Amino acid sequence: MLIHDSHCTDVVETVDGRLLFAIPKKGRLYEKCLSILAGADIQFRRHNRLDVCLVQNHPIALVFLPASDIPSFVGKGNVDLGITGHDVILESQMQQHVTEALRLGFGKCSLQVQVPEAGPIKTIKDLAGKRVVTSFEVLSGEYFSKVDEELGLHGEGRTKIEYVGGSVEAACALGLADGIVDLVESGDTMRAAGLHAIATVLETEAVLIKSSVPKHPGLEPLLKQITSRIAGVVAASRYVVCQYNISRDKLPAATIITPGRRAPTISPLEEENWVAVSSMVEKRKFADIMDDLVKIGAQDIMIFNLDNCRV
Ligand SMILES: Nc1ncnc2c1ncn2[C@@H]1O[C@H](COP(=O)(O)OP(=O)(O)OP(=O)(O)O)[C@@H](O)[C@H]1O
Ligand SMILES: O=P(O)(O)OC[C@H]1O[C@H](OP(=O)(O)OP(=O)(O)O)[C@H](O)[C@@H]1O
Repeated sequence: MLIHDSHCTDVVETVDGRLLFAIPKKGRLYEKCLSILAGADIQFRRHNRLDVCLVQNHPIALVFLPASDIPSFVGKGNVDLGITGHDVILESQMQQHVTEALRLGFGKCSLQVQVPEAGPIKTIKDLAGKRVVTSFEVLSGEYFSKVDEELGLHGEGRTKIEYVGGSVEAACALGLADGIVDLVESGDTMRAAGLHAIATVLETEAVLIKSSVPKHPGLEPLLKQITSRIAGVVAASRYVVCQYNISRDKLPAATIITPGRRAPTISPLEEENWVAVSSMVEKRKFADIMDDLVKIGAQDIMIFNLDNCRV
């Protein structure tokens, strides 16, 4: 943690009694975490280069840490709450010590086994026993030890897993590896390196985690409040509100298309036999839902984004 200026001494002294919330200090998850904090109305001003900062409107201190360190800080109870990748938790072997309170719907990617597209290796069986380079040596080690066992590879014949801290995709071209295990989202990095995926080790996304054995039980109500706020922000990004008018006789068909989370809201219109329907629908399905509503005679169909919600 950076101890940098006079503010810092003040900050460290005043974190006592506050809920400590770990946020990735950089990388792929950083910006999204800032949006989550803003959506949950967690207000703070981060002083230049300072990794601990006090929240202005709650007894919370934010701790900006490398994503890979967050599971062990939370698991050991040094901080109460954190955001990191599901992959990072498994790689740091902290799954017994942390509870995944919420999936956050961003940081979605797959940990995949990749080999040169033009090369002779086509399957996991071809790669087994050879050299694999990765930043995920625990997950890759577990994956290939199962493969080795199934194929009866022992001793020197086993797959050799080697750790590198970054630029994993360059390892095959540099002659360091026959295959790699790395994260894939769009696939651009993989394709640019002339690689293709031959197996998926894990699907991952960002998660909100808390310690399985909390050190500060007194902070539990605040922890619940923050979790519920963040759940609201996540739900708001997942759903939209769909509103439309339809004749009453079409309602049974309409409620099958838009059943709502609990039930659709149905309000009578001034025009006889017509109702207005309002229902939350999943954002990724809204266009299909609108098409289906048109087919059964719905009119004035509107979609509204949600800024925030509690569901
Ligand atoms: N391309 C990606 N798309 C979506 N999520 C990703 C992607 N790459 C990484 N992640 C998620 O973000 C986590 C942190 O990865 P990131 O590459 O940002 O690491 P980092 O902490 O910045 O470290 P470094 O910059 O040293 O690699 C990953 O473990 C994974 O959960
Ligand atoms: O499939 P894509 O969309 O190309 O994303 C995959 C890349 O993203 C991550 O790296 P990142 O760019 O975060 O940088 P890093 O290699 O420094 O971790 C990951 O390690 C891959 O290299």
